Amino acid sequence: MLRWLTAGESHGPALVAIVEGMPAGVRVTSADIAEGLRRRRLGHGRGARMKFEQDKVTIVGGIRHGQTLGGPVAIEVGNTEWPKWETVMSPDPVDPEVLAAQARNAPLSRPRPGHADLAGIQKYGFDDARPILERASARETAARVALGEVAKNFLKQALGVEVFSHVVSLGEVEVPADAPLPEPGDLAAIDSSPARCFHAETDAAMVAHVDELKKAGDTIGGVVEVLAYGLPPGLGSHVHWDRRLDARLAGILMGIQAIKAVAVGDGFETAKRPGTRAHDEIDNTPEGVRRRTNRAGGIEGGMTTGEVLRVRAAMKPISTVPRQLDTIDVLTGEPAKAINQRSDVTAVPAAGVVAESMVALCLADAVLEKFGGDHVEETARNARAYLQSLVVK
Ligand SMILES: Cc1cc2nc3c(=O)[nH]c(=O)nc-3n(C[C@H](O)[C@H](O)[C@H](O)COP(=O)(O)O)c2cc1C
Ligand SMILES: C=C(O[C@@H]1CC(C(=O)O)=C[C@@H](OP(=O)(O)O)[C@H]1O)C(=O)O
Repeated sequence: MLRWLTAGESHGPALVAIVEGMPAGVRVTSADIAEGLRRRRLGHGRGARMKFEQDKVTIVGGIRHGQTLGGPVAIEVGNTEWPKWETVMSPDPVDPEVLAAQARNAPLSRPRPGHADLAGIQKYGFDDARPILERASARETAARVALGEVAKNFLKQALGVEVFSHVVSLGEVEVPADAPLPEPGDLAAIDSSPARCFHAETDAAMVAHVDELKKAGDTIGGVVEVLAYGLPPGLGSHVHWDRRLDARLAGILMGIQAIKAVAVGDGFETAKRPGTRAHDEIDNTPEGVRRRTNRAGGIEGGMTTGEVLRVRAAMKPISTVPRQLDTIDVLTGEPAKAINQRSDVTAVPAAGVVAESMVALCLADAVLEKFGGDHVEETARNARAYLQSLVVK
């Protein structure tokens, strides 16, 4: 079983992430993690902070000479913006006069509709959104992506599984339904497309749409799709609700900031179709048992089918809308305009990279549950033996 946690605030000194339960022998370096973090910064429409802040990776524990040791893996991602925020975010007491002077300059008492500000102020008993937004902020996803890189390396080295994502819609601009599905070899092309959309024409339309909204002082959401190639049949289980892999994937994807819906395979589209056009008919081929289509997205009965895993996550528009939305000032109760600070116009391409990491962690957990292994080679051996012993191949 994998357990993992993150800590740290958006403008604190660093984010920290720990994953426990990763087998020994997984090859992973700081450079691999830095590459994942670089990819999380990709995408047209992100705000100013992405340009000047760096992610500073330090492996703190669990890895020696480029290989996991079997103990908890701990990673620090430093916020290079920290010196500017040291007074605002210092963990130690700060001179009250300095704090009062700062609060006069920037009171965060006008909660943004759609962000965690108001519900957090109410729940935690503050009159300022700062202590809420610091942890609600998706800066935290840098820590998750760091862990996701470890999980991806494990999946690849144990089973040859490849997990990646692409953007399938941005606002109302959508990839055509019959567009070909990208394969692992297409990842470089996806990452070099400004909207991380595999379909070039749609990518260009997405970029134009973001520019249009930016000009209008607005923001936008969209949908990402995560694909996993090379999974064996039988991860997850039908026997109990919390062992179903689809349920676990939905939960982990919904845990990403601003994700408001998840679909497995054709998802909501499937609900509109008759059964004759909704399911994937089965053939016995010279290469083994195959489904003719993959509308189910690689999961039936809460278990992987051995087809490509395909899950989608829908992200709402960024809630820090430059054309400020109506709110109240929590200090006075009077109508006000919501806090407006630098922000992303859209972060859908980045959310795809975060979603990859979440899916990788979920799949790594399911692989370890099925095959175990204290060393990655043991996991690989057990998986090979299982595949060889399948009654129906
Ligand atoms: C990669 C990424 C970047 C984000 N960037 C911003 C941003 O710049 N401004 C903003 O208001 N929200 C941003 N968000 C969304 C907020 O973090 C999110 O809406 C907020 O935490 C409230 O959570 P909820 O939307 O799930 O209710 C981002 C989300 C992700 C995944
Ligand atoms: C810093 C990151 O994303 C941040 C997520 C975020 C939010 O409200 O979620 C708000 C913005 O932060 P700031 O207000 O400081 O510019 C984003 O830049 C990041 O992804 O590394």
